[in-house]
Amino acid sequence: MKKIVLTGGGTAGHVTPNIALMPALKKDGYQISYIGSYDGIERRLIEELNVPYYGISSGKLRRYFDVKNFTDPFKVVKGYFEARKILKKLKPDVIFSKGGFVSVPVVLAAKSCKIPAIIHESDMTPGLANKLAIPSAYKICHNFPETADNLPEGKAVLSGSPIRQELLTGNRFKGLQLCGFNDEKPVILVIGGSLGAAAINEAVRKALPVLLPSYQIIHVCGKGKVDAAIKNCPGYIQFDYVKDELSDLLAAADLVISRAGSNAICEFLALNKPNILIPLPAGASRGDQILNAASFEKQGFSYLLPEEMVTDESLSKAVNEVFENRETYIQAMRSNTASNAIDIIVNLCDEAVKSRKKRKK
Ligand SMILES: CC(=O)N[C@H]1[C@@H](OP(=O)(O)OP(=O)(O)OC[C@H]2O[C@@H](n3ccc(=O)[nH]c3=O)[C@H](O)[C@@H]2O)O[C@H](CO)[C@@H](O)[C@@H]1O
Repeated sequence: MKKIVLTGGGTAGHVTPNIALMPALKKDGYQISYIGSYDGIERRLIEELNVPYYGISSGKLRRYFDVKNFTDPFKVVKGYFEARKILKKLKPDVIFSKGGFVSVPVVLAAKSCKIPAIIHESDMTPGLANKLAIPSAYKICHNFPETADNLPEGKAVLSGSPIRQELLTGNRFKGLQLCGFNDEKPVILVIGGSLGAAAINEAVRKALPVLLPSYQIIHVCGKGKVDAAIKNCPGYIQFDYVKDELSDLLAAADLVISRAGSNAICEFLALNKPNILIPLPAGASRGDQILNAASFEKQGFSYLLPEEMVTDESLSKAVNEVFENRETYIQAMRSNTASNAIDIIVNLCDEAVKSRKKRKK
């Protein structure tokens, strides 16, 4: 039996690609375990899949000043020793890391235990966590072709991003039924990234009087961000975070309004969903979503609306424009030949396992 440890967390975007790999890894004979933080979103998402979960101490490494900068490095060092202990006990043949801060000590510990670690970068440029992990990685998978310029030669593998296969088989009717919607008006799905997005939530709610006469709206607004005051508004439904229902909600959607997290946008592309992207601004991040969204706009897959330009008016104008031109967006997305990320990554894991066995002989 081959053994693999998956790691990654902090936001769902560092977990869902790992979940997408699980069925294929199991089919290929891997026994799967997961290392994440004690209390991050990954714990909830993985434990309910009945995959053995090991929590380690995790801290965020920042490039800007924060009082936590004095305590977090100790948490990361603690996480490293905990990860080493877990790896020595589990003895995996290979590690796959989807990134996020919790993954750094795991990849470093894997290197010290001589276990090959494959890491994945889904954004255009590597984040700080992956930058720290790159020197210890066996291979680095990436989603955007442009990312290769920032990766060491010989280690980069263009894989695309693994997408949960169940998202591709949603049922429009079930999605409409779940929302209490009908088939008469087109449906907009608003999804603000795995943590929600306050600016998008506010603009959408303000635009409701203009949008609701023509559209029905599903609003996935993030944990704790449901607005109780507009709970009973016909044609408008809110969810905080959606799990299995997402496939049916996506199937019901004619148009999506979203942040530009790389996994979410690859899912829209795979499903050929016309979309409006409002990337997380550079002040609140390293600006990776702006690059992701610009690339998708350039390829004709998305309509880009910068957050500083979002108002109820600009949003409803964008919705009408994208809806009118939806066929043009759909055609552009259809002509994109996506790589099969799941097969590429599982094969890479096998290659790592074999090369490790050869080295041991
Ligand atoms: C604030 C932040 O740090 N954002 C980053 C984070 O975004 P974030 O975690 O939002 O990542 P993505 O948009 O890439 O992925 C979100 C994932 O969660 C799923 N989902 C979301 C909401 C929901 O209710 N249910 C659900 O299943 C989506 O289908 C998708 O698979 O990781 C991405 C990938 O590295 C980066 O591009 C983003 O910049």
